[in-house]
Amino acid sequence: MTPLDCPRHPPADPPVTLRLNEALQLLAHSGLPEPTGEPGSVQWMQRLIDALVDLSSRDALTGLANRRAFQLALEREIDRVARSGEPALMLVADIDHFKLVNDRHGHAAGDEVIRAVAAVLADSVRPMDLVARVGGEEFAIILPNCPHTFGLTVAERIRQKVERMSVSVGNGRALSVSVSVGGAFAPQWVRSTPALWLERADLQLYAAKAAGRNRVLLEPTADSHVSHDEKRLLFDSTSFQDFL
Ligand SMILES: Nc1nc2c(ncn2[C@@H]2O[C@H](COP(=O)(O)OP(=O)(O)OP(=O)(O)O)[C@@H](O)[C@H]2O)c(=O)[nH]1
Repeated sequence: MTPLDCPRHPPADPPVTLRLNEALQLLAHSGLPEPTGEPGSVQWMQRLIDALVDLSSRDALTGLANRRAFQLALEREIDRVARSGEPALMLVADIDHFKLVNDRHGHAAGDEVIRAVAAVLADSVRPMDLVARVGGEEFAIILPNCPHTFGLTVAERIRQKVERMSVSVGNGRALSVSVSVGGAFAPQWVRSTPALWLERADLQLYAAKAAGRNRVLLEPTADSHVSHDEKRLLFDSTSFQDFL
């Protein structure tokens, strides 16, 4: 074995030149200011990283959290609920017959409608709640520490606000749309998975669509329904020992 092969002395990496121009161009293109401070300093680099992290967490059309940020928040919230036992609600909202908006008024008008619905959602919840755009015309909201009695109130408030809203889409045209909303509370004290929680909320959304749209359906909480998979997670999980 030559000294060069020795794992204690791996070959030195070639010197790296930081390619920051692309990162700065990305910020400028997204309408974000350059980081403040001395370019190249540690503080400046940290601000640049913070801005890029923020950018990669946001949906470009609406400025809401994107699917990636939503998924991260969902995992954190599932964990928090299982430890604290606080009720947390997930709502999923989908614009009704949105394809018709695009088909009749064009894609740009559709984008305006998506932006307007996003603004209503963001405006209808508490600062601690996370509103995300998770698909084309589909949104999800995580409401931590949300009492069961408050769930229907907030979901219904969203539905009504969207119904009353008028979106101006140029050339003097104004559109009205509606949303269907489904929701489910995270099973308290039970280790669930993001996929199972989302699936429950989605089931309610599909039911709201099937029942005629422009309505809210929340999974009933009285029977504190726990699925077979969640029971398995509860009793199979080694981390269950953490709670004992
Ligand atoms: N303008 C615009 N349209 C989008 C965007 N993303 C997805 N869409 C469109 O959204 C439409 C979604 O249509 P569907 O999934 O058929 O649902 P829908 O017409 O809303 O009907 P229901 O959900 O059953 O009430 C499709 O036509 C997509 O092309 C976007 O970012 N902007």
